[in-house]
Amino acid sequence: MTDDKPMNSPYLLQMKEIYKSFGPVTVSAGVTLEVKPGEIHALLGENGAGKSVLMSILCGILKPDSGSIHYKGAPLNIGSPREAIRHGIGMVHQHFMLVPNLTVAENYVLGQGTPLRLINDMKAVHQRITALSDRYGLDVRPDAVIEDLSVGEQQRVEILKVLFHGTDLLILDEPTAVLTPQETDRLLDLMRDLVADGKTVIFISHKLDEVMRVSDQISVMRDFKVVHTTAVTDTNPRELARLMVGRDVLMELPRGSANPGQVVLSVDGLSCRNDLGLPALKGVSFSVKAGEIVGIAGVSGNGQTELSLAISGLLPIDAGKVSLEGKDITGLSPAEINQLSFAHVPEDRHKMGVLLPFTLAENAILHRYNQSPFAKKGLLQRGVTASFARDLIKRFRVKTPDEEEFLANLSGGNQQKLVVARELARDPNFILVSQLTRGIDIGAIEFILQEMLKQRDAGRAILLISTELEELFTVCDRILVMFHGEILGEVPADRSRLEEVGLMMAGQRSAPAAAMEPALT
Ligand SMILES: Nc1ncnc2c1ncn2[C@@H]1O[C@H](COP(=O)(O)OP(=O)(O)OP(=O)(O)O)[C@@H](O)[C@H]1O
Repeated sequence: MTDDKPMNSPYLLQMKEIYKSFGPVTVSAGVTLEVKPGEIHALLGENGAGKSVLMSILCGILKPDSGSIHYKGAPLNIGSPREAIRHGIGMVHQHFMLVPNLTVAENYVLGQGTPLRLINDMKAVHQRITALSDRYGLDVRPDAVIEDLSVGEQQRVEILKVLFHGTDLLILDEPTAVLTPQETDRLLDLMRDLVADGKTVIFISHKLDEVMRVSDQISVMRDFKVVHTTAVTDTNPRELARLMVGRDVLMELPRGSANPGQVVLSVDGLSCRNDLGLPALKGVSFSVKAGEIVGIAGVSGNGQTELSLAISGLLPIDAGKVSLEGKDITGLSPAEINQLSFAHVPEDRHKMGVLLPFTLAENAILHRYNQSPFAKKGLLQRGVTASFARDLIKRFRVKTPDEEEFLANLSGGNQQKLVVARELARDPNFILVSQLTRGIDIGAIEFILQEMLKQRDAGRAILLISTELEELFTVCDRILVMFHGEILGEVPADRSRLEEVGLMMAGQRSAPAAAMEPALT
C-alpha cells in the first residue's frame, strides 16, 4: 500500500484503487470510495458486486492485494478486525455474529480486544451498555440472553456492540433485510441520530426507497468497481437501478389475470406452537389452487414462520389438517414431503436451504442426490450433476467462477438465487416460498418474480409468505393477512387495497374482510 498523506482532505475515509483476488477470481477491481465525515453514505450494487468484500477489507477481515486507505487524514494499514475497532471502525454484518446462549454484556466483552479492566468489571460493562442504550433509545438490556431476543432486538444489540467499542465509522451491511417496517423506521431514525452525534455511517442496502430516505451520498458498485457517486438529491430510484444493473429495470411487472384450477394445497384449522411452546397458529384455514399465487402478509412474528414449517413437516401440528393434491400430508416427515411434488424456498437459507461447506453442484442436488439422473446404482453421477448445476447458474445468473465453488464463498444474494433455481427445477406442483427476495438485488428481484409468474401461468400453485408488501402486490393474485396466529382477512392483490392490508397487519380487521370471515370474529 502507498503511504502518501492527503493534505486537508475533506474526507473521513478514502479507499483508493483497491484490488483483491481470491486465486484467479478478482472480487475488487480498483475500487475507489470516498466518504465524508458525518454523512450516511449508501453503498449499492448487484449481488456479488463486491460490497461486502470491500467493507471486509476496511474492517481488517480481508487484506487487499493493493491500493491505499486513508482514514482521518492518515494512511491506514489494518491487519485485523481488532485494529479496525481500535481505529473506531465497526461493522454490523449481514448475518449476526452473536453467541446465542450468552448475555448481551458477555457477548460484548468476548474477544475484540476489550481491555482486561473492563472484563474484570462487568458492573461497569452493564452501566456502559445501559447508558448507550438510553442515549440512542435502543432498548437493549445488558443481561438479556441473545437467544431470547427477536431478530430486530438482536440487530440493535449488534449496533450497540459496535458503539460499545467506541466506533466513529459504522458499516451496516443490509441491516433492514430482516426487520419489520416499524423496526426499519426505527433503524433509519437511529442512523440519523448517530450522524447528528458526529458519527459516520456506510449503509449497504438493496432497498432503494430506504436509501433515498436516509442517505446523503450514494455510491453504486458494479463488476467490483464503484461506477458512480452522487448526492441523494441529484438522483432517483430509476437511475440508481440502471446504474446497478446496467439496463432499465421494470418497477412494475406486466401480468395477466390468474386462471385458477383445482385446489392443490388445503390447510384446515391448523394449530401449532412455536419453539417456546406458545400458540403460534390458531386454527388457520385457506387453500391455494393451481395457477394462482396466494400471498401471506404480516409483520414477522405473527405465525408466518410456523405456518411454513408446519406445512413442510418441520414443526409438529397440534390440530388441523394439511392436504396436498387431495392427499393428507399432516404429520409426514420433511423427507416424506420431499418426495412429493413440493418445492420449498425457506426463510432461513443458512439453516435450512443450503450446506455452506459444500459446492454449488452439491447444493444444486441437495434433495435429489440419491435419485436418477444424479445417482445410478448408488453412485453419484458427477458429470450430470455438474451440467445440471451449470444450467441453473446460467439461467439464474448466479455469480460464481464455476459449479465447483463452495457455497460459502458466494455473496448472500447469489446463495439465495441458487436455492430458488434449485427448487423451481424440481418442477413441482406446489411451491412454498418464504421471504423470496430477501437480500436479492433489484435486477434479480425482477427476474425471480417474473419466474414466479411463469410458474403460475404454467399451472403451479404458489404460496408466497413475505413481509415485503411490494413483492406481494407485484405477483400475488390474492393476499391473506396474518395477525397473532390467525388469518385476519383476505384482499385481492390490487394496489388500491394497500392501506387496508397495512391496517390488518396492525391487527385492525377491515369491514369487508370481517364480513367475509365471520367465524374469525
Ligand atoms: N472467500 C471468498 N473466496 C472466493 N470468492 C469470494 C470469497 N468471498 C467473496 N467472494 C466472491 O466475491 C464476490 C463479491 O462478493 P460480496 O459478498 O462482496 O458481494 P456483495 O456485493 O456484498 O453481494 P450481496 O448483495 O449478494 O451481499 C462474489 O462473487 C463472491 O462470490
